[in-house]
Amino acid sequence: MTEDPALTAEGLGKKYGGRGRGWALRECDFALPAGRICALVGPNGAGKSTLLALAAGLLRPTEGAIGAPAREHLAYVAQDKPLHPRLSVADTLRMGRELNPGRWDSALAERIVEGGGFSSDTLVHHLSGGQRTRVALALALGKRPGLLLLDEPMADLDPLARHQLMGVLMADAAEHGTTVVMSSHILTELEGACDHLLLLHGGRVRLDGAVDELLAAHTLLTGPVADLAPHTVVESRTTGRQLTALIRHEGPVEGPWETSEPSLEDLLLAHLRTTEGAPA
Ligand SMILES: Nc1ncnc2c1ncn2[C@@H]1O[C@H](COP(=O)(O)OP(=O)(O)OP(=O)(O)O)[C@@H](O)[C@H]1O
Repeated sequence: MTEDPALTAEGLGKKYGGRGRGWALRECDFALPAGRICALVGPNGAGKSTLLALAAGLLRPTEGAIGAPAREHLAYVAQDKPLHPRLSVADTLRMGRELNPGRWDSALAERIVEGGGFSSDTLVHHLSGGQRTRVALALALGKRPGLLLLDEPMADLDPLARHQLMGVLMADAAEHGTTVVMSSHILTELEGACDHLLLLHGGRVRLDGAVDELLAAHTLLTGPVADLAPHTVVESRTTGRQLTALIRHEGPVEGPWETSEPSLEDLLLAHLRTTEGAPA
C-alpha cells in the first residue's frame, strides 16, 4: 500500500499583485511522498518562500492547486520567524500548548529552548536572531505536525546550535515520520540530512526526486574531450583537451573517462549554474 503524498502541486502558479509583477511560481507539478526530508533549493527569487507560504495556506494560488494537510497538522516557520515580541519564552510555549490541545509535546519544545542559553522568563523582544529561531522551532516542533515547513531555518544559528538543532529535528522527524520541507542555501547542511530534493528556478520545478535516485542517475566524468551523446550534459568544462562534465546518463557510460557518482553538492551546483542564465 502506498501512502498518500504529504504535499502536492498541480499546475501551481502564483502571481503577486501590482504593476510590473511577474509570476513567482508557474506550472509547478510535484508529489512529495510522506515521511521525506525534502530540501527546497534554488537561487534568490526562485520562488521557495512563495511555495512554502502557499503550502502553509498563507497565500492562495493564482492558478492550479496545492494539496497540503489541514492547518492543525502542519507547522510553518517563516524566514523572519514572527513571534509575539512582548511575550516571554515561557508564555510563548504556554500559548503553543493552549493552541494545540491534546497534541502539544512540551518536553520536546522545552528541550529545544533549553539549549539556547537564555532563561524562560526572557521577553522574545530581547532575544538574538538565533535565539528567536530556537523559540520558533520549539513552537513548530512542539505542535507535532505531520508536515513541517521551514524557510531557511538555520540561517542565523551559530554552527554548534545548527548542528544540535538539525540533530533534534532529524531524530524527531525519523521517530514520528514527519515530512519536512526545508529551504536552504547552505548546501553542506542539506547533504546527509535530506532524502528528497526540489530545485526551483525562475518559479519552475527544475529537479524533483529522491536524492539517492537523482545521484544514481547522474555521473561525474573527466577525460578526453569527446561527444557525450546519448547522455544529457548538465554542465561541462574543457581545459585544453581535458573534459570535466556532469551528465544525466542514458544507459552505461562507455568511453575513456574516469567516472564517479556526484555528491549532492556537485549535483546542486551544476544544476544551479546551468539554470543561472536560462530563461525563467
Ligand atoms: N509580496 C510580494 N510581492 C511581490 N512580489 C513578490 C512578493 N514576494 C515575493 N515576490 C517575488 O516573487 C519571486 C519569488 O520570491 P520568493 O521570496 O518566493 O523567492 P525565494 O526563492 O524564497 O528567494 P530567497 O532565496 O531570496 O529567499 C521574486 O521575484 C520576488 O521578487
